[in-house]
Amino acid sequence: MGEALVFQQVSFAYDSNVHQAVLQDVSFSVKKGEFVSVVGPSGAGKSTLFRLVSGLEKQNSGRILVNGKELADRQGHVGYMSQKDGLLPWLSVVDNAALPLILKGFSKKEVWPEVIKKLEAFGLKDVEHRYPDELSGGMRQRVSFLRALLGGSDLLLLDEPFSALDAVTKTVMHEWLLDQWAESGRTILFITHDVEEALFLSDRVLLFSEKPVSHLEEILVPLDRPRMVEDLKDPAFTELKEKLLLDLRKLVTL
Ligand SMILES: Nc1ncnc2c1ncn2[C@@H]1O[C@H](COP(=O)(O)OP(=O)(O)OP(=O)(O)O)[C@@H](O)[C@H]1O
Repeated sequence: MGEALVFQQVSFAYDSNVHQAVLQDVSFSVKKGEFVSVVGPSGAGKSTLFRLVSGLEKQNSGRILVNGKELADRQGHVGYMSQKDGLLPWLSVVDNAALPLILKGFSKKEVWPEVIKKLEAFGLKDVEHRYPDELSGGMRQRVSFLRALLGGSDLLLLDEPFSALDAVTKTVMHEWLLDQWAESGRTILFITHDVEEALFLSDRVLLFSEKPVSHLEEILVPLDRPRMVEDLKDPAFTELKEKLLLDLRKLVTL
C-alpha cells in the first residue's frame, strides 16, 4: 500500500525559542488511504506538525517523507484545509473552488463545467455564483474541501475544519467527509480537540502525550466502515472515548 507520510526522528524548535523544542525525535507514519487524527492539549504542537508536513517550517533534524520522497518544496504535494475556511471573499464559490486549477494555468472556460458538476455533487447546486459570505458555515467548508481536493494532492491536512460549526451540521459533515474520503481514496491527517470526532472519523488517533513531544501514542479505532452516527453508541466506542478523555485530562495543566 505504501506510506503517504513518514516522520523519521524529526526534531523541531522555533527560531524564536530554540531552547524549547516542540518535537524531539518524533517518528510515525501514515499509510496511503488512511484517515488519522491528531489529538492533544492546546500548545502541544499539532499545528506545528502540519506546518512541517506542508513545508512551511523546516525540521532541525530527521527526515520527512511525503509519498516516499523527501521534497524540498512540498507545495502541491500536500493539500490544506483549516478551521477558517480560507475562501477568498472577493471570488465567487466556483472561482474559489477552481483556484488551484487556475493557478496551474488552466482557463476558467476549461475548468468551470467540471468544477460546477463537483459543486453540485457536494450539495452546492445553485450557489456557484454566490460569494462565500452568502453561504452557511457547512457550505463554506464543503467549498474549501473541494478546493483542497482539486489541488490534486494525495495527502490532505485538515486543521480543525469543523470546530466552528454547530453540533448538528458537524455530524452531517462527518458522514459527508467520510463519503468523500472513501470516494477520493486520499489520505487524511485531521487535527481536532474533539475526541468523539477523532474516534468517529479515524482509523487511528495519534495523541500528543508530553512536551516536547517525543512519542505519539497511537490508538486504533475498532469500528468497521462505513460508519454511521449510531456507531457512537457502540460500547467499544464509548469505552475508548472515556479512556482518551481521561488521558487528555491528565495532560492539561492550567
Ligand atoms: N510562529 C511561532 N513562533 C514561536 N513559537 C511558536 C510559533 N507557533 C507556535 N509556537 C509555539 O509552539 C508550541 C506549539 O504550538 P502549536 O500551535 O503547534 O500547538 P497546537 O497543539 O496546534 O495548539 P492549539 O491546539 O492551541 O492550536 C506552543 O508552545 C506555541 O507557543
